[in-house]
Amino acid sequence: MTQTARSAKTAAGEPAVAVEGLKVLYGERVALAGVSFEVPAGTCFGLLGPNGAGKSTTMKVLCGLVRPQAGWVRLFGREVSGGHADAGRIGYVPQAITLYDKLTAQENLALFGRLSGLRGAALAARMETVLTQVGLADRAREPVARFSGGMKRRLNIAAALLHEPELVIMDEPTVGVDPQSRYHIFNLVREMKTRGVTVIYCTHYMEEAEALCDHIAILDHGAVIARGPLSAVLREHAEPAVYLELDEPGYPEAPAGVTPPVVTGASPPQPDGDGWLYRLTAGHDALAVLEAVAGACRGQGLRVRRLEVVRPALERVFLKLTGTSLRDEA
Ligand SMILES: Nc1ncnc2c1ncn2[C@@H]1O[C@H](COP(=O)(O)OP(=O)(O)OP(=O)(O)O)[C@@H](O)[C@H]1O
Repeated sequence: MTQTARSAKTAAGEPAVAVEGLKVLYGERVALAGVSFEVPAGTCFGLLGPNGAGKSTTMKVLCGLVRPQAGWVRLFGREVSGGHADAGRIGYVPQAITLYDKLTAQENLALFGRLSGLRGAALAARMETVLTQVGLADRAREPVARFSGGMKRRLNIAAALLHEPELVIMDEPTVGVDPQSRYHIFNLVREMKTRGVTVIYCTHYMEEAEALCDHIAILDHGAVIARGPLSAVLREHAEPAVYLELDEPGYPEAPAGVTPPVVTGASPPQPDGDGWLYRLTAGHDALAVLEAVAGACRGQGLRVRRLEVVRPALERVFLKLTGTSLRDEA
């Protein structure tokens, strides 16, 4: 059955994943304290949070490996519980590389493929497809022991894609990889989306979530503290500011002599990169501040190289919401 045909089984408008009020305790420890979110079909969903926030536990519940004490999970419109039959529609890319070093890439895939019930020509065809998808077709006969970290990661992903899952759950898939492999993994996620595959992408790298994810949920201490379309979360939690870069002789190497103007509606400009950032004071509009900065620069005869309204990156929002204290003890 093709991917498109299988995805079509999820009713129009029905999210690929719906999670409501999930509670998981490990003994006395509360891992999930009532987690709810939805993942629209064919999108990439970022599951974000500091160490110990509950991301892995959430993924394990989705894969049927942990049974929640309360709450429910609906996959492709059907409610499921621990050890559920729909696990075959899920591809799980674990954080730890789970490959046999002494076996070749092909032998590893054959092993995982058989575990998913694939055999003979169908298995061979799928192996060829996934090896091509992850850019390892020409290394298929080499033992994994000879592979770089990035190649192992990509093969780990290939193993999860063999049975054509409709939902792919990726746990930190780019840890320890070079920029080329990361680029390849990003393209693979984007390509999966175009085929209607839903991706849950768990990462500590906020720039990855910004580059790939349509929707996100930020977990902390087992609870969802922000969720929704990425753009909406940024709009809600990342206040705009105005960024100014000047084009003066000697700048930015010797910026001491150059003073950016102070304007109404923003706190005094703070150095930021090669320029300055104006944070808005309550009730002021970014565009009005931008115009005030432009006017003041003109009035002072300062040449402007860059002047724009900017929004803080997701990283700043994440730290604002989850705090900056270390989570090593979790
Ligand atoms: N098997 C277990 N037994 C007891 N406590 C556990 C177990 N697994 C997880 N925990 C605890 O449950 C909480 C949530 O853990 P979880 O692994 O889901 O978080 P996480 O967000 O995936 O963290 P990380 O980013 O470090 O992987 C943590 O406090 C963790 O210590």
